[in-house]
Amino acid sequence: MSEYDTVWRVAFFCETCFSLVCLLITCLKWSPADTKPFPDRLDERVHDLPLVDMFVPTADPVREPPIMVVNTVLSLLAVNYPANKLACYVSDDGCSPLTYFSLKEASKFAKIWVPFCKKYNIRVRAPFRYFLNPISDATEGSEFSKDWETTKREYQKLSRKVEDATGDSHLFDVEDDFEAFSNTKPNDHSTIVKVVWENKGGVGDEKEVPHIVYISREKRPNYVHHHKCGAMNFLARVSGLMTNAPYILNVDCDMYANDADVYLGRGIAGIQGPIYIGSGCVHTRRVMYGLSPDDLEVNGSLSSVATREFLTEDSLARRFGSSKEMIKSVVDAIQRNPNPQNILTNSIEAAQEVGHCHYEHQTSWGNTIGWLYDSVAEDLNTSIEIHSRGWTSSYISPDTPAFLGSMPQGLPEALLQQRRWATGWIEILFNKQSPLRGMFCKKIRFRQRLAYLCIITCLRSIPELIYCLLPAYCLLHNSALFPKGTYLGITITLVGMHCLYTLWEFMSLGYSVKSWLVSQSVWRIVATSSWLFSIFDITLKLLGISETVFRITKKTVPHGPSEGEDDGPNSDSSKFEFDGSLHFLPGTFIVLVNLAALAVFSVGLQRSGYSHGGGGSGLAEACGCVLVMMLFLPFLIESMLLKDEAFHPDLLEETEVFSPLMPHVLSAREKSSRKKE
Ligand SMILES: O=c1ccn([C@@H]2O[C@H](COP(=O)(O)OP(=O)(O)O[C@H]3O[C@H](CO)[C@@H](O)[C@H](O)[C@H]3O)[C@@H](O)[C@H]2O)c(=O)[nH]1
Ligand SMILES: [Mn+2]
Repeated sequence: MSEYDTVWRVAFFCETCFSLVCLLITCLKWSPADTKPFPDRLDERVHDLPLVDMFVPTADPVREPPIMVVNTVLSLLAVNYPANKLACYVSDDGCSPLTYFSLKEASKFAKIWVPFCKKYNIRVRAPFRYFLNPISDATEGSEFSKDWETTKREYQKLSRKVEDATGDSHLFDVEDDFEAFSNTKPNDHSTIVKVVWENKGGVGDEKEVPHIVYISREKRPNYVHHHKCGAMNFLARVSGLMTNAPYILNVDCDMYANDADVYLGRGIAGIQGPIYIGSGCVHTRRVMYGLSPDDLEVNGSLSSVATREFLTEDSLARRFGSSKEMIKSVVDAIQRNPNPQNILTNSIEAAQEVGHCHYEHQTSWGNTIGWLYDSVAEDLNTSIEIHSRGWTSSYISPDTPAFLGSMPQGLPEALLQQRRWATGWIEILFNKQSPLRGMFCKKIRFRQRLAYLCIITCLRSIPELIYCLLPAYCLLHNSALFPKGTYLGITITLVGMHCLYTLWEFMSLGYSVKSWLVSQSVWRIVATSSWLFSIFDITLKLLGISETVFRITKKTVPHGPSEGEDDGPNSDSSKFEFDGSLHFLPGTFIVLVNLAALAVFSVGLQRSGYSHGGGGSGLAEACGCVLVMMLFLPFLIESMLLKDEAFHPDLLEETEVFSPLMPHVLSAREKSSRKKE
């Protein structure tokens, strides 16, 4: 087989992979549905509004600053919804007294914040976001401006208290309330359940603040705790014991409710995309408890067959664990029994019981009920299971986004997040929910299944990597990658049309040409690093060498208006930051190889007399190399020009193996070591 054949076969393999992905994505985009809410119709039935339990998970007071968690909670407490129908549960996997302290302080501030928001119909109800903008001059001297000043001052006090407490952990030693936290470690402690604020219906401001509950499940070094997924299941159990709302809303601690009418306007049908992706979603408790549409009569009550199957004591204990109180709450939820007005503190003992790390042992939690455990991307995993049971979901995308949040800051964090997602997706591809298995069975529709199959996108990393190196390989081996003459013209036209189409798609969403260019770069970088490393992670898992882990992304709270802009179409998404992580290794390798190939080509050192059927390499292959270099431009700039110290010298140590390719890389290294001195 000649070199020419090999190159073309490899290219054909890559093209086949890309075509498959393109086909799947086309299927996903084919007939988009548009759901319209009619909030005015809901207003008349305000007394029928159901209870909603809101879950906010947090895991690490350093990577997730408590003031951010507090803002998430405050934004949820202040939405336009009857306060006595809401309960906010904060799960703290970090078992941090600081988080608990912040929540207690926030509950005091909530008594000012919630009435203020409702009185003046404030749109954005996360205080950090609201106070980024100055008050307008027109309102000077008015009652509103006085209230605004007072509320802002109180919020600043709250921020300062949280900040001071961050630096001074002794603060907590003096109060009895913090005793539960003494001698605890994030991965070694008993269950802690604290009712921070209970809405007893009182009068005035007190009536307006929904319940706030702090929980932290038991952790022991030898028990797997299943990260966010385990936290969600614990949240489901504790809220079941306390308020047992038929609807559950999950908002991660790095997001906030951006629209005051988030429930009244849009929530009831479920703010759930066709595929459930993490935060900002409403679920029904009965669905999370494993019911399928077949178990229900037309009026929504449980069928007699399902009653026999579900509601025997034996079956309940096997599925939901041994707690009697828990079983009672499950029966109530499944039968839609009205909730008696519970006193929350009465359920603390039962809540502690369901937080034991062995509570789920040999039950169905994480297996067929609740959030499912066999993938670090628990959202997508659980989503497939729900759709497979025959449920449908709806996606509501209002003009004012219902929830906003922060993206990981900087490329290293973003790459880490992409790697975790991709690892989770590959896990799904091979677990029992896999969309590959039983393509036509279960209750999931064919196109829905195809949509889920998009998770194979991350396997594209291998053909992407090959394609980034192929033009350089051809240049170095003097073999042709592209056809010549008319066929080259056709190839260029097709590629050009595809580029124009994606550019049009981008611009029609309000993004600029520059962000289109940046996105082309970013996705090549993500594919050749995060996705590639995720394949590596899975291989290690399959070989039994290591387990996949949930690395929490580091969050930052914006402090100034410019930083505070939401990650919308106009934000500056063109900044790249580098550090010494291994994630930058493939990109740097690609750049160096392409640079070497171009250098060899330009000085005419290619292997001569090596041209086969398709002829030798030429300008087209060189242009291919230039294109790859342009896509990896940030790597080129960072590695060649050593723009600033942000490019960690460690990375150069790691790239040393490739240095012989490039004499001037060596000189760059010398420069860097001189800088170090
Ligand atoms: O052991 C853990 C780890 C994480 N979390 C919480 O999980 C949420 C998501 O973690 P984050 O680091 O922000 O990850 P993201 O990649 O931003 O999360 C997205 O991707 C996850 C799947 O990988 C989904 O679970 C999330 O809902 C979705 O927003 C945060 O509130 C964390 O506090 C825990 O409660 N316990
Ligand atoms: Mn997040």
